[in-house]
Amino acid sequence: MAAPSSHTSWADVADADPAPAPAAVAAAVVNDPPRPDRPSYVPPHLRNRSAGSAAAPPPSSSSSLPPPRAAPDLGGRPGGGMGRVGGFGGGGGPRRWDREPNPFANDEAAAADEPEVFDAHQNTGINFDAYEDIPVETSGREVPPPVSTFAEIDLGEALNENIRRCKYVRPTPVQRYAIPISLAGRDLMACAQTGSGKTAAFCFPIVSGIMRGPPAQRPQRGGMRTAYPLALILSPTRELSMQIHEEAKKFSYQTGVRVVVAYGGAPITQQLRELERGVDILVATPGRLVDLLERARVALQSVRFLALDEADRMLDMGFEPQVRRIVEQMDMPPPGARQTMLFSATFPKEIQRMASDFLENYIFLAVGRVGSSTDLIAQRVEFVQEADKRSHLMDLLHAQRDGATQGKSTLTLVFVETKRGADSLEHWLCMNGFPATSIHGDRNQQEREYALRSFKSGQTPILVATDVAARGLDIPHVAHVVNFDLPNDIDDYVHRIGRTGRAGKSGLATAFFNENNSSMARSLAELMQESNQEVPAWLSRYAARPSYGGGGRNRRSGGGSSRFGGRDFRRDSSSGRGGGDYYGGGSSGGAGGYAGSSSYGGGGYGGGAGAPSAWD
Ligand SMILES: Nc1ncnc2c1ncn2[C@@H]1O[C@H](COP(=O)(O)OP(=O)(O)OP(=O)(O)O)[C@@H](O)[C@H]1O
Repeated sequence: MAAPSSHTSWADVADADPAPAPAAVAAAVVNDPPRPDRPSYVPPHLRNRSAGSAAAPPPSSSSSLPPPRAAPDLGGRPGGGMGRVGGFGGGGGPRRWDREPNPFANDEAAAADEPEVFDAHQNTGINFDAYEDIPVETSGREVPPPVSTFAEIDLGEALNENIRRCKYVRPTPVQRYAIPISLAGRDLMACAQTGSGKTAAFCFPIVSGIMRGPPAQRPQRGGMRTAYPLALILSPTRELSMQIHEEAKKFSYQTGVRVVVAYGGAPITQQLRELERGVDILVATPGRLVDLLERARVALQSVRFLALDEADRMLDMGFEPQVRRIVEQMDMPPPGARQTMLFSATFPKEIQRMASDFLENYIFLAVGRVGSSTDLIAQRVEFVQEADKRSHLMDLLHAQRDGATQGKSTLTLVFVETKRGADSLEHWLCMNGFPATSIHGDRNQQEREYALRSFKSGQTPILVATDVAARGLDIPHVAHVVNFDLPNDIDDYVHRIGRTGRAGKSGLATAFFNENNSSMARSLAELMQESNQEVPAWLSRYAARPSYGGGGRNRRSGGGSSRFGGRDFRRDSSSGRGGGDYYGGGSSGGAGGYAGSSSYGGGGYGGGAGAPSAWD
């Protein structure tokens, strides 16, 4: 599909400020003529003060939650929250967030359109009851207790208002545990199912912490053009960074906390302009951030919160050097002086060990067995020879089309191994009457963004993707994920199928399996069994063959049932080196039950810098 040429990125469009009100322009002409569109930066601790207030809030301690600031009167706006009266860029003028584009506007428009576009039988409603029985395991010293409702957590009125705008009625399990842990100032390594609300779990404490935190200390010696974010959120792909940015903007709406995104493939000048206007939370991909650090346009010495989304991916061979550089070799405060949160749906033990360098006295949180996470997703595996894959896919798509409610779309995400394979399958589908688009690392950023938009809107209801779309993307109405080519790693399979069945909704995942995937047989059969899925007899036979039992990159290999996406490696008595399986063991409590040996760490972990990777 051709990309439109009208804009460079969604972020550009979403961030475009509306024209300032005439009165504001007039004031700007008198007081600060040269830059009407660049208000001077006011740090968060000053934004919430009323004009007459001089006292800074008390600094937060690392172990206790500081009291919330009193919400000032915001001119009768109910639930006005943490905003301050006037004072932005000069007393009495409009507050910066009076001009803030409403980040919920698109949601409302989409919701209004939805019944027309999408099949109402697919993915309807949020069903968090599906998560009620999910086992949770925490380890570490003095774990703060979980909460059951948002009301029990004191996040501040402005953020609470945004939670209501998001229509989040109650916290998901990972949020119930992770938010109190983070608000208590503790470092956290959290492993929870795909689609279970991890983004909010790390964003809420960050937004709240910035709103309540001590005055920002932003040194000026780096130059006026250097940005000093208070929080850094790193994620592995451009699209995921954009998505986190969009979410974080919603959570920060009218709090005065400013969120900026920086990712590769998009013009850096626009991102620099945004940074110059001030940043509290910077969402970034590692490559672009290193670039900004080298240009001294960003400095990390004021960072109080560091979050790594898809943390296991961020610390694998592909990203680890860049992430270490950012976290350990620049000017970021060390563990203990900052708060660090690592999140993923999967957390191999080897990666946990590496990640522990970034953390101090941390709590490990595992929410949900892998099985639980995927119970919502009906998994099918079909034996399909390479040569038959296209016709088989065609049969599936025809059946899906026939089954769909009249005139309504469902979205289908098809994963393939290579970029060339993605292009070729997209072309073939289009030629055969199935509107498709594709996303992979060889498409330019405009094309990637256009493809994703076109898919989300249902205009091209089939998206052919490499693993670049496997993690984190939250696309409503994905009813079916097809693993046209299976990945070589069961964790990648977990992330891929997690693009459907999100937020307690149901989904379907179909995998094409043949001899080429035999090394996945055992881990796939085990995962399906744990997820209460029917394992075909032929797959069980493959899995039983000794030579197919978890070679390659199947990091989950080994015995045991009721697995989490990861278990605290510190609980493993043999955690020193080598040792037992990373997962295994019971679904709660005890540290026993580690069996088998892991094959992870033997080299060849997907996505390495020099590997023929489908990633960016
Ligand atoms: N408390 C809540 N109530 C209702 N919906 C929620 C809640 N928390 C999050 N959601 C919604 O659930 C969906 C999934 O959330 P999110 O993308 O954060 O999942 P995730 O755990 O990060 O998934 P992944 O592992 O794939 O990255 C989003 O659409 C989000 O808006």
